[in-house]
Amino acid sequence: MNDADLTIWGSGSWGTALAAHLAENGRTVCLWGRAEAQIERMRTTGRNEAYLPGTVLPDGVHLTANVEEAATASSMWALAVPSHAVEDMAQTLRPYLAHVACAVSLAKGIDADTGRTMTQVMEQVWQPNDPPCVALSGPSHAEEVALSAPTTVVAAHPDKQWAEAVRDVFMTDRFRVYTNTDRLGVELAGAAKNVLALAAGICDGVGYGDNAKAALITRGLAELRRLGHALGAVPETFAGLAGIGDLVVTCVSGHSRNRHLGEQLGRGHTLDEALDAMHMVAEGVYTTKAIHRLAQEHNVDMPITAAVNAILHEDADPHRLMERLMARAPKPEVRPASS
Ligand SMILES: NC(=O)C1=CN([C@@H]2O[C@H](COP(=O)(O)OP(=O)(O)OC[C@H]3O[C@@H](n4cnc5c(N)ncnc54)[C@H](O)[C@@H]3O)[C@@H](O)[C@H]2O)C=CC1
Ligand SMILES: O=C(CO)COP(=O)(O)O
Repeated sequence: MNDADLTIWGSGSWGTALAAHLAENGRTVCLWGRAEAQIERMRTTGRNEAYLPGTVLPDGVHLTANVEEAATASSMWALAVPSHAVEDMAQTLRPYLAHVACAVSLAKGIDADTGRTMTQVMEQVWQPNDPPCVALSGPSHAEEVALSAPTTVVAAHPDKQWAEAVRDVFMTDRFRVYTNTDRLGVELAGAAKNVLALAAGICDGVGYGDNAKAALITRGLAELRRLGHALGAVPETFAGLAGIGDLVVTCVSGHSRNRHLGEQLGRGHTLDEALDAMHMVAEGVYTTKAIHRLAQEHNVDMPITAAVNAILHEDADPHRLMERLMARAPKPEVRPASS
């Protein structure tokens, strides 16, 4: 096969949901997974029971575990592996870069060691070939996209023609794609909302209630805007789909793995226990440290992120941290983004 509209790298819940939805809407999609046995099971059953139970894969989804076959299947690649696997995946794809006209980052995370966004990671590995790397993000739980429930996202690249090229491949009657030239803001927002979703889950697990959750979402957005300002993102991006949109859905949804993991921590389970009970990725666990470090390096006040970091990595007690957050010095609600 070499005439697919799109190759999706990663056959977890997000890669599978997008492949199924797009194929249902007339696209031909090559879906690559690293485990031959899992791909074979998907071929036989027509489903991905491990990551997206119940969804039937339409005929337009071509399944493969062969890298060369997937790389040459189309000229648009979308990386749907977790953020900690993006650098390795990009390395694996280097020999095939002549085939790609445009790449899409679907992962929502920040590189834990370097603080780079996922498109920065891809661009660094792929230079000097430099295929344009577009970020696609927004409130989009795989389980709902697979059911073709109405969903809106944003495709972001500094050159709007590449954001539009991605929009044109991904947009359907039920999957609406906006464009934005602030790729950095879109990626920061997509990553940081996972940290705040952990906080929302902890809040649920402890039983603090809806007022506290609304406060976490609102003040979480404020600290995300401050980080974005320090790093050069556009403030309006955080009021958009990748910002408040994804923050709301991830903090309240029963589908969110990050919120769920936070809830387990709030109920008193250790991080290891909570992770052992999940087979899907909860990006916030890796991203919290990276965002906390970025905040320190750029002197940005991010008290909620700092509290989540302390719960995850310093075994801090959520009650004590909540008391500390509430007892901080009084402040005006609206401050200049730089303070
Ligand atoms: N599930 C969702 O609703 C959405 C997820 N995302 C993002 O998409 C990314 C992927 O998430 P999911 O598909 O949900 O995760 P998942 O946990 O459901 O699946 C991850 C997939 O990546 C594969 N994988 C793991 N390490 C790999 C490696 N080193 N090389 C190749 N493949 C590897 C796994 O085998 C699995 O197929 C994450 O960054 C997530 O934040 C974005 C939007 C929605
Ligand atoms: O990004 C998502 C929804 O937009 C998925 O969130 P979780 O990874 O927390 O399930």
